[in-house]
Amino acid sequence: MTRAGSKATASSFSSTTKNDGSKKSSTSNKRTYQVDSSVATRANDSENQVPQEKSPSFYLIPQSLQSDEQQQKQQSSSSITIRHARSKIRKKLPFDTIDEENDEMTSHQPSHKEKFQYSPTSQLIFDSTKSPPGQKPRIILKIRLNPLKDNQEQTSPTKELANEITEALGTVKLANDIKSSENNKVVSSRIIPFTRNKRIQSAANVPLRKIHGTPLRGQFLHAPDIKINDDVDNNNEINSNQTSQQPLPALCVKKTLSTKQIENFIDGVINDDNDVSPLRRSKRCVKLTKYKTAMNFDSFIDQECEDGLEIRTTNDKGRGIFSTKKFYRGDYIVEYAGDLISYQQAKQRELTYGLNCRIGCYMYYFKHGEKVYCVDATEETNRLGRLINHSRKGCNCQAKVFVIKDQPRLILIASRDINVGEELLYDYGERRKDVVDSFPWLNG
Ligand SMILES: C[S@@+](CC[C@H](N)C(=O)[O-])C[C@H]1O[C@@H](n2cnc3c(N)ncnc32)[C@H](O)[C@@H]1O
Repeated sequence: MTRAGSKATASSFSSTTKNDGSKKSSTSNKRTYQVDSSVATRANDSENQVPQEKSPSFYLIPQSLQSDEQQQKQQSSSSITIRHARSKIRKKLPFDTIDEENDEMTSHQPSHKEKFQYSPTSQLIFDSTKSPPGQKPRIILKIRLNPLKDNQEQTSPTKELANEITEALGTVKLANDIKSSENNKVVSSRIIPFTRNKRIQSAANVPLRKIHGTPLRGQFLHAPDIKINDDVDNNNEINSNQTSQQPLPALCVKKTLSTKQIENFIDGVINDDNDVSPLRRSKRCVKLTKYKTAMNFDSFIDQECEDGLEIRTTNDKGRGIFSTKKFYRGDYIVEYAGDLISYQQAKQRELTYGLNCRIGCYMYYFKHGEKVYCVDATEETNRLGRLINHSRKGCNCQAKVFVIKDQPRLILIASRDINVGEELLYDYGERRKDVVDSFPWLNG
């Protein structure tokens, strides 16, 4: 196994494993609607009856009712007709239509109600008559939970809905602007138009064992897997009055610093390390990116999600991490998990590690706020983030800092679409000439 100090040569890996790319959008020549807006769900694990107004709802905004500007913005996005969506849902989801009212829709007074048996314990309702006061008419897809009979187990309607509606429509990305209710459960979410690279990172990727506890009635299990991409801002206008939206609490990346700035900063504090291998002092820099909107990766991190990854031994880099599923740009990949320590502690540890040339470099320095931290992943664990190798020119991941419970956490997200079988690589950010000269693979 190649460790710090080893020479780099080329490596290649490929796989012919099936690629599970997302579905393409589709349109029809009927009236066009943009799938947009809010999902409100409830969180109550004991009662059987869910108040109607708190049931999860998906809003489809007729495109013809959007302003020209909005329409222009969304022209590149996929769009669907509501009829088309309905028929797709009918075909794809295990619904039995139980009631159908006026099927006529007009632009300004849409009036349509259609109910589907969604599961033994819930119904899905298309309701275009509901429109928040002062807002443009919307089509609402609503889940209504039926009273549970004795011993009847509530399947998680929201999770199913999110998964299956996304599947069925193919054109939507379920984004969220999740708002916590008093008891800290998720109560709202949104759908925004699907465009390339903007999609839901499906809950299907998260094995059930990683979802803690038994699914409870009304629990928004899907929340961990829904994220907002940067472009969600474009849709805020549409949604802003829908619910009192709050940013996701877990994530806040506040600063935009250039790599150079971070390098300079870290240089300033680590240049006195003369007695350890230069690579060990590698200042892998996290390019802090200002997110226009928060991304909900906290649950991936909490659940230690490492789905779609496997370790393989490479020819020249020791172990590496390879994808076993398709990742899309912006997807959460894995946490660079290890001990979060201060710069001073890291320096102490480096001195110890430096004595043993067989210990590789797994120290990841980054600046957060005014402090330099280090995630030390030197200890062998079963976490995969620590095994991701470097590539400057061919990287497909990027490190990001997220703050969870006041603690900065390092995660890697896909910087482009990644196919099954690709090695995951990110740029360690080491640019110092002496170090790069000693370890030419840093240039690769
Ligand atoms: C964080 S570890 C990555 C996992 C490591 N390959 C292992 O087997 O444990 C960093 C070490 O991997 C090796 N490495 C990473 N990227 C490399 C590359 N592009 N070429 C050669 N070696 C690399 C170096 O030895 C480096 O010190």
